[in-house]
Amino acid sequence: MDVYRSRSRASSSNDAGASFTSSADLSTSSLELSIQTRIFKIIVIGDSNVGKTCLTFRFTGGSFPDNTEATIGVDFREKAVEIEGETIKVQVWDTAGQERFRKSMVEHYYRNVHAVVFVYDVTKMASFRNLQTWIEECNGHRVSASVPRVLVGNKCDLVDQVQVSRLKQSRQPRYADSHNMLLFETSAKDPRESQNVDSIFMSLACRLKAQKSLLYRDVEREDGRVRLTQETETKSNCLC
Ligand SMILES: Nc1nc2c(ncn2[C@@H]2O[C@H](COP(=O)(O)OP(=O)(O)OP(=O)(O)O)[C@@H](O)[C@H]2O)c(=O)[nH]1
Ligand SMILES: [Mg+2]
Repeated sequence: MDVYRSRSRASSSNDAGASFTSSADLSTSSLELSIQTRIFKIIVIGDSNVGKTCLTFRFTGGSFPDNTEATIGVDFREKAVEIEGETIKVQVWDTAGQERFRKSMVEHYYRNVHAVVFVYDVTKMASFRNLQTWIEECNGHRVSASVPRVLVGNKCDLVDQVQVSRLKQSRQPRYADSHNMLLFETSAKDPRESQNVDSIFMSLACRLKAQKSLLYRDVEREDGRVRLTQETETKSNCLC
């Protein structure tokens, strides 16, 4: 079933994600649109090199980046999605896995977060074991138990190198269950998996949309290292 239909549009956004022309041109309708758009902040957490940047790039940009470097601080990507007639901005925080590139930013990652994506690399057992540390860090920052969390095993295209057994074969479904998380296994690289990558973020957006209590608020900018790199729009028939 074709659940997600994507279309890109040229972004004339500023860093805060709102479209501006000159102040004289700013119509009432664009102001209303900007005020009414809900923004869901989703952070992507996990060891360095597990593919957090590639996954967020795949979701927001629809492709696999040719080259990536270790993320410093955070990269900030955004995608507008339409769920049951409402346009929602999914603001993805692609965090740094390396301690030296993240330590000054950790407080900002968790502040007002709406959902958390924990990523491991299916070809690196250590990255699966380290999930416990990432979950403890998250819990240590007073992230409410009501904030949805999902687990993502990435790099499933490297079938000959898998160290963390695939779904239904081993303990990670139980691990996900025990932490009350959905588990996704996917590949940021394999284009055939792109709908699965979308599902990670869309399932969270659907759950968040259902939480009527979320406040409308503007894009959060923490400091100069936070930057908007993408804005596309996806239409969806939400199945959640
Ligand atoms: N084969 C394969 N390689 C991947 C996949 N996702 C990412 N990679 C590769 O893994 C390496 C690390 O990817 P990144 O997305 O930069 O990793 P990261 O988790 O953002 O790393 P930090 O920014 O240091 O935390 C890169 O060489 C990617 O090309 C995937 O699904 N399959
Ligand atoms: Mg990165």
